[in-house]
Amino acid sequence: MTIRPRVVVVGDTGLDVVASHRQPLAMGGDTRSKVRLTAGGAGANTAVWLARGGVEPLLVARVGDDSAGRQAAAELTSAGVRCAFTVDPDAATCCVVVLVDATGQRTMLPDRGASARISPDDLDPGLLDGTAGPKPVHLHLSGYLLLDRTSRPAGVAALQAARAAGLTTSVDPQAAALLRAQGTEDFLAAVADVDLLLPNTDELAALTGSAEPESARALLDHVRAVVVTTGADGATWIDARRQVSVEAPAVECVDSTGAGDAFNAGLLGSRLRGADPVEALRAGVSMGSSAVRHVGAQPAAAAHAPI
Ligand SMILES: Nc1ncnc2c1ncn2[C@@H]1O[C@H](COP(=O)(O)OP(=O)(O)OP(=O)(O)O)[C@@H](O)[C@H]1O
Ligand SMILES: O=C(O)C(=O)C[C@H](O)[C@H](O)CO
Repeated sequence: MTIRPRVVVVGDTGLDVVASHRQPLAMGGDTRSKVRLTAGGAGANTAVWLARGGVEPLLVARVGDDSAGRQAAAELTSAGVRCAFTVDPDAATCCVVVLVDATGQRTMLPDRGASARISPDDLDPGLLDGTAGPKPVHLHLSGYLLLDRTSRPAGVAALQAARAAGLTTSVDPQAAALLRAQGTEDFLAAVADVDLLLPNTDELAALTGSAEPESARALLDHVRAVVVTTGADGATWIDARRQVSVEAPAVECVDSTGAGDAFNAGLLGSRLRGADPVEALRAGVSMGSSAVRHVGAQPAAAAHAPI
């Protein structure tokens, strides 16, 4: 029988308005686009791909009392994600406008809304230590949580509770611009003792001063292992004993939104089932490259073969 590891994800959930345009943007004028409304949010994306990858995910998040929050929850539930949501009457559900160019690269205009107001009280510690439901083995944080001052206390409290309950942990820093704007000190203090840090090259450069995967070695004073995603090139795992890389398959990149979230889910699911780093990287690039072949962060998961 396949083991389905239980993972708690704390992070953003909401809707993405994805506008794919073949021509450069005509600022001040019109640019014809294909526009799709899809479920999104980095935490929710990871949870959906985890469910596709044979994991039982529980997503802890905050939404507004609005149709976007209800739609996000309905889509997550039908994708196999359990939701532990706090409904905030004073904020709108996270909504992100995503502009996707002819090469599939995306620019995001995020309004985190209720997601930025998540508080330590939104996470019942019983969900981590097994007193309020089945005990999970792992906690994953989507890093906006640690980078935005309003949501950082929730992220820090979740990591502390996970450590106390004996869970392994992972963090995706998620936003290089925020890291550069506020410096790395608070972020690195928050991730002390995290098992896996999952930056892309831009986030790595913001943390170490270099986008070269080798530079992640400097982070091993803070975390046990670093996995650097390198877009179309694949990903590299670095810990005290090894540095191994796996190439991504060549695919047509239609929309890169959520590729990192899908990668994280593939890597974590595989690792939590006992895979070694190379096998886990392969599972990560498999999901990451599936994600870029479709418009939207979550719809692509349904097209990926389930585990
Ligand atoms: N053009 C591509 N072709 C194939 N695979 C890709 C491509 N872009 C991304 N991927 C896959 O997705 C993974 C994550 O991509 P990337 O390094 O761009 O993460 P990211 O910047 O966090 O993504 P995003 O922020 O868009 O979610 C890569 O390791 C790779 O497996
Ligand atoms: O592309 C990314 O970096 C993402 O993590 C995806 C977005 O955060 C998410 O879908 C926006 O709501």
